[in-house]
Amino acid sequence: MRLMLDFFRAYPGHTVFMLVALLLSGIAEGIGLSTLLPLINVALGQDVSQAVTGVATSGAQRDFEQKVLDVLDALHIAPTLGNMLAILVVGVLIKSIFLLLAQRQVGYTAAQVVTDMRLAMLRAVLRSRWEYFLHQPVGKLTNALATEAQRSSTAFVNGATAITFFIQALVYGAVAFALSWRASLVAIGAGALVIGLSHFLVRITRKAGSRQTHLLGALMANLTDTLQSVKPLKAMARDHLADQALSGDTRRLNRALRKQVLSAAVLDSAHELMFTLFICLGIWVALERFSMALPTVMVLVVALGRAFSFFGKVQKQYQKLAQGESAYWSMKSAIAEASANEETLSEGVTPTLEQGLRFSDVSFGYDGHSVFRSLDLEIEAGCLTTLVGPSGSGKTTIIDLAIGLLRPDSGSIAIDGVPLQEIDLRAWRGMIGYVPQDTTLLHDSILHNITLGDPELDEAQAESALRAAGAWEFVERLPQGMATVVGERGGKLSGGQRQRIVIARALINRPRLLILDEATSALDAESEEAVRNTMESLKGKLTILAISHNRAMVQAADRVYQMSAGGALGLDAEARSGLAK
Ligand SMILES: Nc1ncnc2c1ncn2[C@@H]1O[C@H](COP(=O)(O)OP(=O)(O)OP(=O)(O)O)[C@@H](O)[C@H]1O
Repeated sequence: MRLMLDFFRAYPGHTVFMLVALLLSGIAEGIGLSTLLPLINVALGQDVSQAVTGVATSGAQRDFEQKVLDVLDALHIAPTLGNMLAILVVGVLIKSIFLLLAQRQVGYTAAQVVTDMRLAMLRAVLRSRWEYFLHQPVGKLTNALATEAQRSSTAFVNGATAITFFIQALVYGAVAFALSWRASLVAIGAGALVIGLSHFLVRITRKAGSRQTHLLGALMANLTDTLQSVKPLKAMARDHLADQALSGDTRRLNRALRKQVLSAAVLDSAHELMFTLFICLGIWVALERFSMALPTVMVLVVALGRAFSFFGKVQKQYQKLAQGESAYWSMKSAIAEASANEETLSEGVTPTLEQGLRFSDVSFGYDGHSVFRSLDLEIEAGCLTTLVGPSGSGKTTIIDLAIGLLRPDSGSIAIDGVPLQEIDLRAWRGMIGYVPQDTTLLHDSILHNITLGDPELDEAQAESALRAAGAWEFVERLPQGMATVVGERGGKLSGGQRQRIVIARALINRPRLLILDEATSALDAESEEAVRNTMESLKGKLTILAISHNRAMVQAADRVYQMSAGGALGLDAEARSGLAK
């Protein structure tokens, strides 16, 4: 129930509304129910006032029935069969209206819960530090957004339904108590025994639920990774290896599901059997041992039977809550963890980039493994600077440091002399056009892939960005032009075409710094020439930092830095001039 308290704290208004509606519905039901005993007496043809003084009628029953009659009298309602049936029906009607209101509120809150949790998770992950983000499997995030959020909301509905049933059980219990407190106490004891005996089934379900949460997270993470690399697996006939790994997870998940289903079914059957047993025993004791009046026993059986049934339902709903609860805690802790790793972006000086970006004596390593030490680098404003060097020498790392995604272990990175840690990073990144190595596109139109849905960008701007990226010619030839949908991850376009779309995306915002990370590797000679001409024409208007082994990019560069393997950086003048030729 810790989950319900958490929800109540998060949505106090919704909770008050729901609880008040539930209480009112319970009261309405109680009022309808309280007419049951006089109603049966009338139906059996007994004079109600005589039945009240009947031999086998106990003091409590007499009091109860007399109170009901007094209330009817005060309201000038004759205790006739028709009137009492009408009160019963009106009671149930009012109860149903309040119950409907309460359930509507529960439904709305549940929908709100899923939405809020999904948004909180998305925001927390998107705002987290890059190093943290890199360690998050995409499948885990997808699973949290799709499955865990939904399971959390279902757990909330189960908890709210348990409260509804609990209130109804209390109403029936209270009516039974007013009739015979002894019989009710015995029944409560019996009910508590049944619930206590079957609590181990709730524990089994809770464990199975936690296991499901864990296994689903792992399965989705594996699945996403596998699906992203399915082409080489199929090409090398190794898809069965992925199949084996995934089917292992799926089978473990199946075992957890079976445990959950079995414990739910056992709880159902056990409740029915034990409650029936206790009610039969109760009827026998009431009639044979205590010689109670039949109408009283009948009302007691209805009231206690319903109370039993509702308590059973409370436990069943609680069992379901226990099954989904782990998803809620898992998602909450993931949100808290991501929030604790949030980057501070919008504080500090707004950058200008009039002189350039300078790395001075910068050292950096991942998890204690040094990539480079004492790196000095100057990216002059308005110039094209190209980084070349062997794979793994740290070129992409330099770019990540320049963007502020990573922080140096020592040394300083400054924009126009202002250290990066004193810069408003959001403003800085707003000045950057970035073309990554991996040119995966969104499954949407070319236009959307360039504007990314920014309402301030129009088709004309997209066209000029496409022209600047040397992509207009092929886009124009497509049957639907910029409206062409590029397929899953841009799969309907060639690697070179995708690269040019991504370059256009980077150019459309008129960046002050354009970063190209191996952005021209998949271009043919003609497109490469087009991009080179673009770079030449952009030089002076904006600053360009490129990683490229491409001759054109090296030749067009104002300055080339040669990275050397082994972690150290050397600004090799000879190699630079050699490369530039
Ligand atoms: N997130 C990371 N965690 C740990 N190590 C990393 C991470 N990213 C990169 N590295 C390591 O840092 C080193 C430099 O990587 P980087 O990607 O900067 O090299 P690169 O010169 O851009 O390589 P390439 O030309 O192959 O893209 C490599 O040895 C790499 O294994």
